[in-house]
Amino acid sequence: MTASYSASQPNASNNANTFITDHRLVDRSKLTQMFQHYVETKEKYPHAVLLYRVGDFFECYFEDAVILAQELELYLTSKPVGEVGRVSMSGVPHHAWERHATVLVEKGYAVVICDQVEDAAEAVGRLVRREVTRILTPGTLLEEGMLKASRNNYLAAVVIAGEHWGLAYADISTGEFLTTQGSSSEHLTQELMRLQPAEVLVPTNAPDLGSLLRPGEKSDHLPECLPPAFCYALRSQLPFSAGEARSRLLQKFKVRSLEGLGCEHLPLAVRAAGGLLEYLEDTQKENSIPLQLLRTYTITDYMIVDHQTRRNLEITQTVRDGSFHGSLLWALDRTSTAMGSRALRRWLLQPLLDIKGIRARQDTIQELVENTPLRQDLRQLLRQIYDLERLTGRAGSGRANAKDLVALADSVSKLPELALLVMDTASPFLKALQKVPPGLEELGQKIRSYIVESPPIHIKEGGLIRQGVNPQLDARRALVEEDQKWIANLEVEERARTGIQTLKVGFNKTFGYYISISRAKVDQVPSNYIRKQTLTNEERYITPELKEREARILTARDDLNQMEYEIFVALREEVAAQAEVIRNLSRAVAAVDVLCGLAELAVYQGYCRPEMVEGREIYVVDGRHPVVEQSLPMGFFVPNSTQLGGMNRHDAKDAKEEEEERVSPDLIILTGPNASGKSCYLRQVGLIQLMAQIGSFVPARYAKLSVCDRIFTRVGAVDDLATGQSTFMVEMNETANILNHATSRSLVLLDEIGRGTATFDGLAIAWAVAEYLAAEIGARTIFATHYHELNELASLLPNVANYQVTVKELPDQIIFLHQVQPGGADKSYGIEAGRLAGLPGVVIQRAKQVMGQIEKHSKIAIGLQSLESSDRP
Ligand SMILES: Nc1ncnc2c1ncn2[C@@H]1O[C@H](COP(=O)(O)OP(=O)(O)OP(=O)(O)O)[C@@H](O)[C@H]1O
Repeated sequence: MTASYSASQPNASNNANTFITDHRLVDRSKLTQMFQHYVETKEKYPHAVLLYRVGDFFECYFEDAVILAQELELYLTSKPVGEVGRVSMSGVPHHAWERHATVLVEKGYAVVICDQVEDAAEAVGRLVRREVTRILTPGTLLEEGMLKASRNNYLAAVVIAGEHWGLAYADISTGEFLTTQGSSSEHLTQELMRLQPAEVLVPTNAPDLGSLLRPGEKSDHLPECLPPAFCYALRSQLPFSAGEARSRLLQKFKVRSLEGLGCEHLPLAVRAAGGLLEYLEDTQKENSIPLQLLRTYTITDYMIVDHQTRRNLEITQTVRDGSFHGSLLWALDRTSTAMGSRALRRWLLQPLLDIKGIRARQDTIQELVENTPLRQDLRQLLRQIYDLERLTGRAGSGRANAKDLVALADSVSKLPELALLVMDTASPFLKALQKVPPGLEELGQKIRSYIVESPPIHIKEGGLIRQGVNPQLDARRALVEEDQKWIANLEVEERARTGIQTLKVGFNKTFGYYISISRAKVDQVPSNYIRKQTLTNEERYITPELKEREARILTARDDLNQMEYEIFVALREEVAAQAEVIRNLSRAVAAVDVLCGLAELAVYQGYCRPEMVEGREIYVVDGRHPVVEQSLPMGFFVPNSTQLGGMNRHDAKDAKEEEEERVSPDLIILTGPNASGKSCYLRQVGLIQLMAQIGSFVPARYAKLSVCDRIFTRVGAVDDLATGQSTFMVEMNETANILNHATSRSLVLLDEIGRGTATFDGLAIAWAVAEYLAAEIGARTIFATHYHELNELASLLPNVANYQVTVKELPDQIIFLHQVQPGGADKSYGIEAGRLAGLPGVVIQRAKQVMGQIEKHSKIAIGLQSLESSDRP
């Protein structure tokens, strides 16, 4: 039985009524020789799309042709393949394979490139030699055009054992390689969500090992805690076993124990890292990937920025349309290099918990804020540095071209200038740039002296290496030049010899050099001319001497190209040998770039250095929302202050011990009309805290902040259609997560709770949640709500206070002042808003009547108060 594509199908060829679309269904013995090789190759990579080079095209057959045609909207046609009939076929021009493969990989496919590895002309009477030269999977990309400059492309590997897990990840384009281990599946999910890996390796016993599950695709073999949003590669268990993984790591990093890498006693972390390495060996073929030394980290060393918070605080993209513009990263990114831009993203998603680390970054920003010439000179130089991390990665894996090496050399040549600039600086971040190993400078100079000013992209076609680099190369070139000169003179000489003034010497790809004579003059052609081609108006001739020179030029040119290629490859290997040194410096450059950018931002946006203190205080004077502020005209944003969790210590009057006196609440109930600015204020506090913990200055006149272990957010109501959960259930799940994980050192931002259910249920839940946060957990919390009844809590609990966003009421309009002030709003303006929106007068009138009745008879607050006192012993 053969599957077939009929001509009436949208992509099917008109001239092929049926063709085979499954390579497993053909009788191989009846295939042509090339197709036998194709099917053999395909069998080795059954789960990837195989792009097979045939002449000027990369072609796909059978099922891959259908995928290619559908995913790239290409024409699906067919090809006869010996006795079995026609098979489906689709293809792309060979020079455009990268562009097309990028689309496939972005869509979650693995792509295998099987290229011709010899000149078709050499394969006389036999099949051209073809080999798999590259396997592309979403997590193993290196090609410049396939990667986003401003973000890392992570390949991750997970090993799960009960509640415990190991996670390793690497960006093979930059060489980062890290591993960790943890014991709560929630943490694993959060860590994966932070990394947003392009591909995740999972060891399984699945029958279809090697297959790649595209985002959203389900498999019984995938552990439940893994978020469905990623690509998962199902791998065999063996390379993830403790023994195999360990010995692979020892071998790769040439160490005797894993102690130095920090993971000797973390078996799951080791297993994940070993499995990841094996995958790289498997997919990268002979090109070894220059990974940095494996680093072990602990997720609890950093603030967890969970998925909810990342989304609600719009850290890397906006909630509305997922765009970068309007996100916190957009507002903060003043970096000058791609490396810096990537580093800033990493910092934002991994804020620090360690005050010392935060202060070290702040010190550097301060130094750069205060020293304007230094900051400007640094930024000026940084702008001239290309993506050294990725350029080095391409050099190390043998994929850099001559342009890459020139860019690398240009960038390396800026490093000594950077070193000079930071000579007298105090910050360790800046000092890290002070020493550029002399070998690196020399390497940069060597590349510049070897490779021509603007080299071609192709490295096998010559034109790369300068004159004077290699005497043999120069001697060969001189010979070719002599022959070329002889040919160039030939036209003049032959015109003189034959007396034919219209005689021309030309060249074309089929015949090589020739002498062309117009038809009218053919009787004057000398006897040593041999006719080669007849055209309408001219005859074309060759001479034995011309052919001899031509043959010499062509062979010499091939030799020259080969020599240039070899010189280039040797140079590239020299770069690869310095990969670690270059990357260490690149990391330092990236960090300085981030800090310079943050300093620039601080200066131009008027940010202040927050004083980082022990304890639980959050004290911000005239804080601003960093993104909204930048989106409004200058001076339009109304600053607001915040005070939470502050305690004063002083000596007790009658005892030796210290007493603590509360100076600010733990929980703020924030009320105010719609659109007054509650959400904005809430987010502003979260963003200021987050910025402070990456070491940045903050948008405020003054700030004194303690470190938060985590920022929790519950903002807005979003239906989670993907999981089929209602608005209310999503809200309850998120709230439950907060109540179960928040501590007194957390910052909790709640924007409305309980709106998705009946008013009294909603109010009851909101009340109980606020009370639990204030009384039981003592988390610093801002709770924005339209339930004014919650203001009663302040009279019941000492650590709760009421704030409101004020408005000015005029006869026929409300003016939003956006000012947050102490006190609860006594009015919700909901009916007013309805009137302004154009609800009929009678409806408004009636609403006011109903409202009056409800207010008169409501006993909710009083009831809760008496319940409270009767409950307590
Ligand atoms: N401090 C401020 N200064 C200037 N404009 C502000 C300020 N705060 C908020 N705004 C503007 O007011 C608009 C409404 O703010 P926001 O969404 O925070 O209101 P809200 O009180 O949360 O409304 P709702 O209760 O309907 O959710 C925002 O789009 C913002 O542009």
